[in-house]
Amino acid sequence: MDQFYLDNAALYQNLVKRLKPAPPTARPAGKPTEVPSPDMVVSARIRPLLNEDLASGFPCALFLRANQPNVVDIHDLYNHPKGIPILKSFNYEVDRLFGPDATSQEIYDSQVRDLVSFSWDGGVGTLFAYGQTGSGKTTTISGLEKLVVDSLVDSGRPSSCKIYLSIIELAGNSSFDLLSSRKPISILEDSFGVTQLAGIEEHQLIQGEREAAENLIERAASFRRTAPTLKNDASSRSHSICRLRIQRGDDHGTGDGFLYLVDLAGSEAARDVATHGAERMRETREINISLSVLKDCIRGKAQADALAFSSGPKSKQKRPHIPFRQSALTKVLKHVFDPSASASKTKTVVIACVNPSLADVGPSKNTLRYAEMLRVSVPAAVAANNSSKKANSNPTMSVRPSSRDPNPAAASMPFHSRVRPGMVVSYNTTPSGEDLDASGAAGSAQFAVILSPTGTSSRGSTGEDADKNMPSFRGSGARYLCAQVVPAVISGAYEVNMWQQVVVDVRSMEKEVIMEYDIGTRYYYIVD
Ligand SMILES: Nc1ncnc2c1ncn2[C@@H]1O[C@H](COP(=O)(O)OP(=O)(O)OP(=O)(O)O)[C@@H](O)[C@H]1O
Repeated sequence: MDQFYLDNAALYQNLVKRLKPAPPTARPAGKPTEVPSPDMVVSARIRPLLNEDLASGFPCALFLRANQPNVVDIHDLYNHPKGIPILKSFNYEVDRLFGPDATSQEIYDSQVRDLVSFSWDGGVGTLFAYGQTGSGKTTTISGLEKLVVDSLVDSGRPSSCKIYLSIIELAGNSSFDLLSSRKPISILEDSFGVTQLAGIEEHQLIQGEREAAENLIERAASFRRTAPTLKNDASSRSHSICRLRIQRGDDHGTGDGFLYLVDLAGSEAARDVATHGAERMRETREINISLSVLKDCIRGKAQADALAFSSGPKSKQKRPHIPFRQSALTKVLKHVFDPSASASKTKTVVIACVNPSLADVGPSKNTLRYAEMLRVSVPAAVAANNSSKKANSNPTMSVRPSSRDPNPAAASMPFHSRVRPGMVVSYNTTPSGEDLDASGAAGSAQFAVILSPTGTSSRGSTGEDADKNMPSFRGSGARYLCAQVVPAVISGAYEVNMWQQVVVDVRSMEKEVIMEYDIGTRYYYIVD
């Protein structure tokens, strides 16, 4: 295909020159009462043609419109059966389009400045740069990271506000701390199914110390894992996640704000890795899967937010599924996607990066199509209502049904004195002391949901025979009939098996485990 484009480059340029200016495009508008979600902004940045692009002889294939600043035209060349190549034109619309002359400062002012203040107010702001290999994602994110840390350390906020920076790299299911010499920090689900980034270091940014903050960004960039590809010798085959946690001091009485700047791995086309082995193809497949899950999560989250703020009868509306547990990338971004992980509101900006060369016309179309798919419309009233709400005041956000005690005061009581039906507990199959089994082996932790007291204690006063056929624990104390909670087929998910019952001595119960029911997968998940 590359040779076809090169052979017909002059013809292509002539055909494009002869095109009449495109009439304004009537987009397939959603409902007239709907507007783009103010909390989900999709923009695109077209990088300039580089000297090497020009030297290779491929013309420019992307064109901005004078009359529609957010629409871009792509003209592609096709081999016609009659022998003369023909042009086919495509157009894409985003919320904000940045041309080849746009600077990082312009993008910061229009897309990122609001995210920073949103995070100062306790919200979770996220910026993703997405696009094919060599399209300018790293250039875009690294320019913005510097502007973000500069603005945070120059903010003149009181010293009670503390800012912490961490930057990780995610390659497949592994991750590395880019601020600790790329130290591996395994992403593991702990025994409660909660994603842990064990060992990650946070670096405090000090007010006024701009150079120190910028040095940290530089240090992380130098550790970024790279591998050569045809497209870009410094191609990123991994996602990098820069996280800023803003601790606003006790006097605010509200939670931390977060700002994530995510440089996504290049969405390479198969031809880019044609000369590479099976390992690189597997890597590419993994990247494409994680980007597809990310798309579903971004859309699902935007729709869930719109639903949470809409005034209609929520019970009749289908709650969107956010499959954030399906990839390591979205698991790490749990704060952003799990509606129950945080009471904070989220705002997301996506910058789709594109290379304007005709050589990349196929991947550019895919990138812009992906960008269009991320755009979510919400009822105009919801958008107006939403934008007037403060980041951290989200009392109407509906959460998934949870095993949490509805009485918040219960949390302050000792665990063993607040055991109640409906509580999920972890328990040890071998109670302490004399109850070790004959082999002396320690038991393993299991989960169960408490159904009711048995009416007996293990010292055995009444009705000891009633549960004689059930597995139970020896030793003294109250005992409860419980249903076992067992791992489901999806990693990190659990099912309650009502017919697999067990009698558990209260002394064998180790702690309360909070579980939520996910209507999308119909499984239970452990939350922090
Ligand atoms: N806005 C820009 N102005 C000038 N040069 C740019 C711009 N954006 C990107 N470039 C240049 O394009 C090349 C590719 O950019 P970059 O490394 O940022 O791409 P990428 O999408 O991050 O690639 P990969 O996925 O392989 O990491 C680099 O040489 C970079 O300097």
